[in-house]
Amino acid sequence: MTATMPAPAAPGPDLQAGADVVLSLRGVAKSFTLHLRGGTVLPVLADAGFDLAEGECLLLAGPSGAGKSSLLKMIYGNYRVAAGSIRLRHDGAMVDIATAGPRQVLEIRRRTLGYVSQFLRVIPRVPVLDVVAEPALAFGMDADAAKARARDLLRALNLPERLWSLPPATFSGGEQQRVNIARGLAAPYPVLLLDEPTASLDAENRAAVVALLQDALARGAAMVAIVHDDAALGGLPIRRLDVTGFAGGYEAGRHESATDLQQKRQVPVIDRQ
Ligand SMILES: Nc1ncnc2c1ncn2[C@@H]1O[C@H](COP(=O)(O)OP(=O)(O)OP(=O)(O)O)[C@@H](O)[C@H]1O
Repeated sequence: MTATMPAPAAPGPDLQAGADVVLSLRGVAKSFTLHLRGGTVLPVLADAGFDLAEGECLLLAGPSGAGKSSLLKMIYGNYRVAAGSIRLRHDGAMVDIATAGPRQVLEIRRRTLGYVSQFLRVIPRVPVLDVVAEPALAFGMDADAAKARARDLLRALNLPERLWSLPPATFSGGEQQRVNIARGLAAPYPVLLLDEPTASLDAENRAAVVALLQDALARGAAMVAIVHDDAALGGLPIRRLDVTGFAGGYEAGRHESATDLQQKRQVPVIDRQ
């Protein structure tokens, strides 16, 4: 089912008055059902929520296992949402990713929502330049503009030109990560999800990524980012959201223990996970 909803009537708790909301999460919960472990339910997130405005960068902070990557994957539509809504502005309307159909999710990914995952996953034998230009083409840029954009990004990220015609499968970790970032930034998506975009990079290349993210913010893109070292995004204006308590509540919200959650969910949740 596809649910298209009107824009939220009131801004969320964290948002500056008058800001233009592009992403709004309310009451988002996630648990995994471990089918190979007798259907054990692993609660991960409860009652997660925030609002994100145009040109804003939200940093998801918190300990390992708190559910930060799972939250990004739910926003991207990779993980099913157990409860709550994830409303994203797409084509001028707020669409709930939690209930959107697969075709709509693909359309949202093509034109509205970019995702830089931790690892590059590409089709074998496709050269770097095409890997990077592909999302720009899918977005609707013409072939020359898409290639030009790909070259600009690869140059900005210091990827040597001699590598541009090669498939990235054998590249170093840092080279693959830069290809991944270039690919994620090739199209002018209004919303970007970044999972450890600078994890394998040296200081010079981290600075190059930050400069590109700064450009994206300046054109009005909104971002949700996960980084383990805050300094990795040094220089970017960020708003920090501590997700330490997600498994036991959210921000100033109520706190539930993992056991409380498990007791509430007596019916196992079947996930596409
Ligand atoms: N597909 C899955 N199936 C089962 N459990 C999962 C799955 N994905 C994540 N989890 C569990 O959910 C919890 C949260 O994982 P997640 O990767 O979202 O945490 P994180 O905060 O991003 O951690 P890190 O900072 O270490 O990357 C972990 O306990 C993890 O084992």
